Amino acid sequence: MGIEEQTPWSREEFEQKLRAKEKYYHINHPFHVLMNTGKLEKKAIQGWVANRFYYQTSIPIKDAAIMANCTDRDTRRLWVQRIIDHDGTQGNDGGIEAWLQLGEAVGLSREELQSEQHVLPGVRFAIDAYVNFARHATWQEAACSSLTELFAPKIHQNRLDNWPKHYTWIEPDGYNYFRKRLGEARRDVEHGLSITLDHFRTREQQEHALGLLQFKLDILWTMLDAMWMAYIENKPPYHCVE
Ligand SMILES: O=C(O)c1cc(C(=O)O)c2c(n1)C(=O)C(=O)c1cc(C(=O)O)[nH]c1-2
Repeated sequence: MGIEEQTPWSREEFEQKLRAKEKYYHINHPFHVLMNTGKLEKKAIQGWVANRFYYQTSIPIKDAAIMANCTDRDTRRLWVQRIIDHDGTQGNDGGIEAWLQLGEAVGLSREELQSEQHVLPGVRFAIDAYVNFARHATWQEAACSSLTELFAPKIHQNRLDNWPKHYTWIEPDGYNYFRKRLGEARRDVEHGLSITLDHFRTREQQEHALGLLQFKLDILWTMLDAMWMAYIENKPPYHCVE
């Protein structure tokens, strides 16, 4: 029987299938496991923070691309909050500023992060793939791909619980970003999930949605693969070139 003829999953089953993708989340990547168990050198933590800054600055561009493709005013009214969360607004500095403070807390200047000098090509390509995908996909597809955030509150909480114990050299006011995201990610996911469950109705569409979520998981995993090579294996690009 072709996939298009199969019975659609119920809303609950479909949500369960999406949630079952958690095992592929980057919380399980060996780089992340080392990071969370206090086994990374300062240089590797700094590398992660500097590379992730490119993700932080790309997310609002990605969300603006989704907004640009979105014909539904009610969705845009909610989605615009994501851009504000990162870029900030009057009286609220936003996530990018909080990430710059995380950079300072690990010993990297703002200029160093903003210069993108530490961003590895593999990390850049992975993140650019996400932004480009959002430019060309439908807004519902792009919303679905953001659902890795289903698994994000746990990863942020783990950092809040474990980093201060393991990395006493990190200034505690660097942790505001992670604290901020706990609530924001939960709210984002509620919205992204309702779009996804409403929009992908046939079994074929539901399978397609699982593929979109996997694509985003691949992006996050691939970023850490590049960081593993650079900061664990000490083999950044061209390391063998004289
Ligand atoms: O630190 C993390 O592990 C992590 C993961 C993710 C994610 O799962 O995509 C996001 C974030 N953080 C995050 O801070 C964030 O603002 C964010 C936005 C999005 C998205 O796809 O729209 N993912 C994530």
